[in-house]
Amino acid sequence: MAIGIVLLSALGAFLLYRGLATYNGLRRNIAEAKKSGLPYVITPIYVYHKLWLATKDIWLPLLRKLPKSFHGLWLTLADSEWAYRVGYGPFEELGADAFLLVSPFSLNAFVASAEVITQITTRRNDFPKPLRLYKRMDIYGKNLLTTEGQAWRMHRRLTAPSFGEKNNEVVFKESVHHAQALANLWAGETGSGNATIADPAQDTTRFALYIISRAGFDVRVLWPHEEGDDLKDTNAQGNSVIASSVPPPGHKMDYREALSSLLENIMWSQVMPPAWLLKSPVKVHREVGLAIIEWGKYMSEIFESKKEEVAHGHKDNDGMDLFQALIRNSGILDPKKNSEFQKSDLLGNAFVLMLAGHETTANALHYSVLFLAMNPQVQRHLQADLDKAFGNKPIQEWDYEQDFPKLFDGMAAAVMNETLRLTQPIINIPKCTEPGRPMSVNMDGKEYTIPGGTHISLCSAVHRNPKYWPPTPGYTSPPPPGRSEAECWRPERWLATHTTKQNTKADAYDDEALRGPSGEDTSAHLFKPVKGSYIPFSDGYRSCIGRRFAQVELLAALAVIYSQWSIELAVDDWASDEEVEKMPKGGEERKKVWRKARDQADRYLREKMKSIITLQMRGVSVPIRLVRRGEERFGFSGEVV
Ligand code: HEM
Repeated sequence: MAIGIVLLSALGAFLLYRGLATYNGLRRNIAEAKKSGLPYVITPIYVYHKLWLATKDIWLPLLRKLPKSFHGLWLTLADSEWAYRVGYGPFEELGADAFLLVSPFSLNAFVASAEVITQITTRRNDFPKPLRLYKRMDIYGKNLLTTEGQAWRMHRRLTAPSFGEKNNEVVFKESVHHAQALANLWAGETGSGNATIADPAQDTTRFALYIISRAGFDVRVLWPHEEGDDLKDTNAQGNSVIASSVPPPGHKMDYREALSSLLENIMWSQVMPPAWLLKSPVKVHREVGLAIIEWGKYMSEIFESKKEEVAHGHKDNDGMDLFQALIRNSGILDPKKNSEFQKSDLLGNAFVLMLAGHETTANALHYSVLFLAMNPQVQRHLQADLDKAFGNKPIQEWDYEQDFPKLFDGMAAAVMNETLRLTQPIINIPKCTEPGRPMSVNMDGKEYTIPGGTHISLCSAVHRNPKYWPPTPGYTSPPPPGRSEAECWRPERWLATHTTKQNTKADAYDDEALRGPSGEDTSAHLFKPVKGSYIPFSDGYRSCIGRRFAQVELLAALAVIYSQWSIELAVDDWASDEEVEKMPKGGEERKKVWRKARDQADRYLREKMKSIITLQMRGVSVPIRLVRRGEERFGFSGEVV
């Protein structure tokens, strides 16, 4: 009895203490928000807390059932994916392009102002990255993504030179090869296409993994339908490691399996170390534990063989893959140099390049394919543009130096840019202010103060801010009901030659070696967005080092696929092939069936996207069909269906 009373009193005291601490936290944060001059929204929830992120899908539907008088902007913002779902709406409601979300436990700033974004991305020391978010990316060693300040400069100087034109050439060549393999896979066993591909995302992920494996590490992964083929015709060169579905001696998993299992389940490495994962009763834990060890072993073996190549000045693949360039740049092989790097730095960066380089690009290809299937008239425009660029030039003769600039200036780039605008893989690019170091920013001629200890999101809503994304010149059809012009996928906006008058000047880097990829976000011949208003690759110092890599990969893939094929939405859920055949081409009946597939794809793209590291369609898929050009079942000769 006495123990019960003591325990209850202790619990009561604890709850009182927590209650007071929460109340004081809220009061303090509201006072900070008031001082900032920015509009703010009060919420009881710490929206980026791990526990909330893991369980929000349970709570949100319940909270939405609360009486309407409890609803408000706080409830919209409680969904960590709101920036994708409602875009610019909250900024519009608050009448400002930046605001604070205030909870008893945190201060979050959301920014959709190009002007403020540019200040944040160029003031690297004032607005660092919140490193605690990136801890799990350190499994093989510290790296470019998980460091700040001096350590980050060191990693950036190590990795940046690898992303040169030599590597871009490999990316182009490999993307052309693998895009053909992807199209062959989609064309089915008969090679004639018109078979339903249930989950295209799976295949675009493979595609991106194979490119980064080869251009990053000189590992040629075989597609299932390539296994057993004579490899003489492929680009695999003398020293390339060929990875098939049979694990080599000393391995328990094949390379492909190790890599995909590791990347798909990376979040478990945050929860416990590999040794514990291996002993867990949960199968997926054991798999990822093994995958971490296996991929580490593969990387170690590749490291040793690359070391040999670099040491002996091997000519076959001189400096063309990222990993070999990393080893060379590190000076680790030169005993006279006393290199500041260790093997773990190289493996850490190798892993992060793999991680950052595949899912983002795979998503961008997947969504480009879906948007093009939903907009056959744009697909026809793209194909006409590709015909003009390549004429009858055989694909085997396509060349990075000659052909990439044509793609970067044309409709393929417009499709890529517009897809990345609406489905930016990282919907909130995280930055922060250090505790106790408030930072001032200017917006529309006024100064504001972002409090110290604020988590800042460079919000993808900036991509839907009507200030920067005006109606497309010459485009007459209005947006669908309930959507603004900026929310519509219209690649044509990039072909408009008007340039925004505002600040478009490039960043000045205090150390050119930190710049990384050559080239710009978009071609000088296309629409040039206001600086800070287009940030799929982030901007400034910590912008994506693989930007050009990704652009080359995506444009080559789009060109290979669409120069030969069309991709349509599969309508199997609404009509069989025989039924479609009986419907007159271009007739209302066929259009109706297609519109059902289009509406479902549109709904999935709006409602079924979730962000775990990157924004992906989860739990559902949009089936497609590859069909020969001229044999389309829907959207013939560019008609609007
Ligand atoms: C469409 C494709 C891609 C998109 C949209 C994209 C986007 C981004 C974004 C937004 C960031 C900043 C992340 C942050 O600040 O938290 C970033 C950083 C980075 N990306 Fe990419 N990325 C893409 C492809 C690639 C590729 C292909 C590679 C490598 C081969 C790569 C490697 C990296 C690395 C290493 C960083 C960290 C840079 C640093 O902090 O200095 N990315 N990327």
